[in-house]
Amino acid sequence: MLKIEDLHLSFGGIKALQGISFEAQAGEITGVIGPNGAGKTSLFNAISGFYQPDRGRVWFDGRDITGMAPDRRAALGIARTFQNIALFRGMTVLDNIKLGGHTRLKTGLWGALRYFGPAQREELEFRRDIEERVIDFLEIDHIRKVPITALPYGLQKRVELGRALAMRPQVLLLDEPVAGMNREETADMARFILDVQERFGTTILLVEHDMHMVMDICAHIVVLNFGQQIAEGSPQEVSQNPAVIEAYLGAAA
Ligand SMILES: Nc1ncnc2c1ncn2[C@@H]1O[C@H](COP(=O)(O)OP(=O)(O)OP(=O)(O)O)[C@@H](O)[C@H]1O
Repeated sequence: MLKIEDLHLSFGGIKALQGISFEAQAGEITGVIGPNGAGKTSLFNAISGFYQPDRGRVWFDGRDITGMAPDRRAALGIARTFQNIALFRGMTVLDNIKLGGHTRLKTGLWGALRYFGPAQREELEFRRDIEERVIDFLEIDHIRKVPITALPYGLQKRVELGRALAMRPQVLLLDEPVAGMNREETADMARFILDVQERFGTTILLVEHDMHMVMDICAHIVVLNFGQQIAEGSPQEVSQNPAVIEAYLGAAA
């Protein structure tokens, strides 16, 4: 579904990615882990098109998307969330989620807002879809009219997931979805991520520092350290890999 082939990316003298290659299988949750500065966010940025790699390719559904602009990748079905929440803070939950979905409407945002003919029909279907597939699914009906600023952090992260889901993604890139969350919020988010995978069959790529969560919900894990891919395999294989243990112990020392 999503294939990363020999990706290299550097910033001046810093080699952020040095030959990363792996495949995220369709309908599976693939975890990307590694100590701080390992290159995880750089990898996400190269996949979503915010950074252009120096070398290597990104394939989506058999198609080379390496040179494609971020908005075209989003329209193809690659959605993401950000490490630091990137919502419109003064706007309501519902408006933020609808903005996410408009990237996929044929008539576009302005056409849809004009309420004419096909645009009107599409807008009605769109609203129904958002209600059922995002608002009900994520259990956020009670906060739909609330501005983002008035929400606790855990719910803001859930709304960000909702905005990505509104795009009907085939591939969902989640950058630290439970960072800064308490235990209960983390458990809720893990459940929603699993539900997304089960109900919609979405292919999910997850960057996360919470090792319990990664081990719990990922089928496959890729480990980065200083821009290099040091291991890949099942949660059990990766957690027993000496290079991985050393990278984490080294980082903690
Ligand atoms: N825009 C940039 N300009 C310069 N250097 C960058 C840029 N983005 C990342 N880097 C550098 O690339 C390396 C990898 O950073 P990256 O943010 O991808 O790591 P990470 O694994 O996501 O880290 P963390 O877990 O702390 O978020 C780091 O040395 C970082 O300082």
